[in-house]
Formats: sequence, structure tokens, C-alpha cells
Amino acid sequence: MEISKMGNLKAPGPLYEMAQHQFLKAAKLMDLDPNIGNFLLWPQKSLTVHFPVVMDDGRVEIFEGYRVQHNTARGPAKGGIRYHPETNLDEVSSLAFWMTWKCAVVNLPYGGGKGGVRVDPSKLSEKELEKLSRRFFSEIQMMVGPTKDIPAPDVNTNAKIMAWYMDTFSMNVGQTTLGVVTGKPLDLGGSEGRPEATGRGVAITASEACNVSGIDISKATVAIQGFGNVGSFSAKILSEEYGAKIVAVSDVSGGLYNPEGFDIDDLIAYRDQNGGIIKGYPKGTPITNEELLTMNVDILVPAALENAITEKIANDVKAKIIVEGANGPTTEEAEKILIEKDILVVPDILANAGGVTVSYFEWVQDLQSHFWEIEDIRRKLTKIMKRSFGEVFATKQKYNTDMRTAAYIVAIGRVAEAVKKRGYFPM
Ligand SMILES: NC(=O)C1=CN([C@@H]2O[C@H](COP(=O)(O)OP(=O)(O)OC[C@H]3O[C@@H](n4cnc5c(N)ncnc54)[C@H](O)[C@@H]3O)[C@@H](O)[C@H]2O)C=CC1
Ligand SMILES: O=C(O)CCC(=O)C(=O)O
Repeated sequence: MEISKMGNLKAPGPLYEMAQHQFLKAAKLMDLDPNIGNFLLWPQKSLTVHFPVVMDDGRVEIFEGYRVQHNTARGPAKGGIRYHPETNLDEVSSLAFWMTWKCAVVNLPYGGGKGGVRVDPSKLSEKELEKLSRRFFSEIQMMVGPTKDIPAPDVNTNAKIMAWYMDTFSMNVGQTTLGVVTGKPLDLGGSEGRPEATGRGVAITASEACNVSGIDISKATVAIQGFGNVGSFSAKILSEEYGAKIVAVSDVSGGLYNPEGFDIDDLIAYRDQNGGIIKGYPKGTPITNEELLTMNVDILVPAALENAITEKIANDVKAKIIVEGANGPTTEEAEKILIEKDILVVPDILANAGGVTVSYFEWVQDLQSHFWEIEDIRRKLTKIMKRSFGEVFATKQKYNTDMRTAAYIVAIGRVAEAVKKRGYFPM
């Protein structure tokens, strides 16, 4: 029997199908047991909710939201919640699928989950945002819990929203439950180092990728797409701690180029005073997102949304290394071109795993009510990211394949072992 998209099961959309193709490539190479492969291709649980929010002008608006658990063989589901006007079940299911592999690549005792609400939060008042967040969390309460499924921030969500989620869950169950979400404020069960964690993981894996490619990171040039949590912390840590020069940055408002390298603290301060966008920053030449992605730099970090590097862009990519800060930034067609061009791609499920790793530290601290110092967090995170990069790179060499497929092989091996040992298929 072959692993296939069996019978009348249907992927929730094209993004999920692309993710399944990534999985199938690795499953074939590692000769995965087809029963396990067929099981792992599908999300275990998906919930779609519609819920009302009374807006400031008295109108009642109905919102659609999702929580998907792809697989929980290795532990509770883990993964962020995104607010975006275009999010949908296909996107959230794909993100949940990737979370399973991400947690397994870095060997955390978690499965994969993800959530989302179709909303443009920039159009909501603070009061509307809070009402929407609290109601959504109550609607998905049946899925979540500190030993079941632990959400966290993602695109357009943050520590403030995590605090509302935690409070809502706690009110509903009648006791303060810090461990139900991560990425919370520091004085409310949050962890040192969580805001910077994804960017730090990107910087660590970029440095490891430079090492295996013979590039001196302290002389490297970098272009970063997306200047939110992941993009800005990647930029800050790569420039301040690794000496790399960030010559191009962008966000939803467009991009900027500065061959001398940006002062990242100054750019972050400008963004924070300018409604969260970098447009109009005076110390750079305006460029488009397409120009940024095809810039002649050593390292390219896509840190915005999916499908940024298309076939057309891939043909023109000049970077030697791509470190995927975002989830799913490279399309299937683009991936083939990047492999042919021998560009080293550090895949999302490895490159951006620093965030969920420190979320795991936060959860452990919450459960123990004992909090660690930033030095401990950074040391443990660095160790995990370097070890994971090494395991994936060794697997790439062993199977003579690309880094993404190698990361899947490492991750699938771990999840398959859990499925077997739990006896999911009693004979
Ligand atoms: N926050 C986290 O800890 C983690 C986030 N990720 C992934 O990293 C990516 C970015 O997430 P965050 O930084 O948390 O989100 P964010 O909401 O803090 O920032 C997103 C950034 O992307 C920009 N952006 C949005 N649409 C764009 C477009 N069409 N072109 C260019 N830029 C655009 C926004 O302007 C903003 O600068 C997402 O793929 C997310 O799933 C992955 C792992 C962990
Ligand atoms: O911090 C977490 O638990 C999950 C972060 C996330 O959603 C991701 O890695 O894509």
C-alpha cells in the first residue's frame, strides 16, 4: 500500500495540499509505514465558530474563527492564533500541520495546533478587540487547556491578547490557569525572552547556515521581509549580536534599502511611533517587496506571510541562504527552483522554532510557578536550536536531500515512533 490522499478525504485547500506534498516527499524517502503516513496526513480535530460582537456603534457583527489540532501523539497541541482578514480553514489547518513537525524537529513534548479569526484588527477599537478576543476564546474553550491545547501569539496577536485569553479561560473554569496560553505579559506568567525568541532562533539558525556554507556572518548582508515580531527581532539580533548588516527591510506598507545598514533600534522606534509600519522612515530608499526578495544579499529572511517566494521571484533570488522566519513563505514551484539553484533554505519548521521553544519554557515555568532568568532561557534556546540544526543538516547529508525534506524526516520519525508506541492501530 502507498501513502496517498486516500478515498474521499479532501484537503481543506491548496495550501494544505502543498504542505501534504512536503510531507509525502519525506515519507517516501524514509520509507514510512503507509498506515502511519495516511494517518499523519490529516488534522485530527478542526473547529469553525461563528460568534457575535457588539461593535462600538451598537451594530452586532458576526466573526468566523478556527482552532485546528493536527496531531497530539507526542503531547498537547501547541500553536498560535492569528487575526487576519484573509485567514481561513485552509491556512489555519496548514499552520497546525506545520506546528506538529516544528515541535517534533526541536523535540518538544507537543503536538501541533493553530487558530485564527477572520478580522482586520487595525479596524477595531481597543474595546472591540477585547470583546472579540474574549468571546472567541470562550467559543474554542472546549478545545484548549493547559494539558490539551495551548495557544500563543501569531500574526496580529500579542501579549495583551494572550492575557485576555488567559483571564477568560480562568473565569470560565473558576481558577487562574496561567498555563493555558503562552506569550503572556511578563508579570502575568509570561517568560523572559519570549518576545525575542522567534527572531533569536532565526539568527541562530542563520549563523549555523553560514557556518556550513563558509560565509562569515559578521560580514554578511541581510534582507528581511516583514518587520513585526519575527522580522524586527531577527534584524536586531543578527545585527547587534552577529554583526550582520541589515540592508533591506519591508512590511505591508513597502520596503526600504540602505547599503550602509539600518540602525535597527531607531527603525523599531520609528515603527512604534508610526502606527506599526515603516513607511516614510527617512534613512532609506523606498523599494518594493519584490525588489527586497530578489536583492543581492547573502541572507534573505522572509518573515511576513505564506507564498511570498513564488516561482517568478525564485528565478530571480540572489541570496545564498534563505532562513524562513515566516511559516510557509515558499511555494512548491519556487522550492524546486531554489533547490536547482543550490540555495540553502533553512525551512520554517526549523528556522522559526525558537518561538515555540520558549513558549514551552513559559509553560513549564507556569506549571511549576518558578521562573527562570533570561540568561538561562537564551542558553537553553541556543542549545536546542544548534542541536536541531545539526540533526537536520546531518539528515540532509545522509539522504542527499534538501533541508526541508531533512527536517520532515527528523520530525516524522519522532511522531511515527509516538504513534507506534501508543498503539494507535491495535491489530
Ligand atoms: N510570533 C511568533 O512567535 C512566530 C511567528 N511565526 C510566523 O512569522 C510570520 C510573521 O509573524 P509575526 O512577526 O508574529 O507577525 P506580526 O503581526 O508581528 O508581523 C507581521 C509583519 O508582516 C508584515 N506583512 C504583512 N503582510 C505583508 C505583505 N503582504 N508583504 C510584506 N509584509 C507584510 C506586517 O506589516 C508586519 O510587519 C508569520 O508567518 C508567523 O506565522 C512563526 C513562528 C513564531
Ligand atoms: O509559541 C507558540 O506556541 C507557537 C508559535 C507559532 O504559532 C508558530 O511557531 O508558528
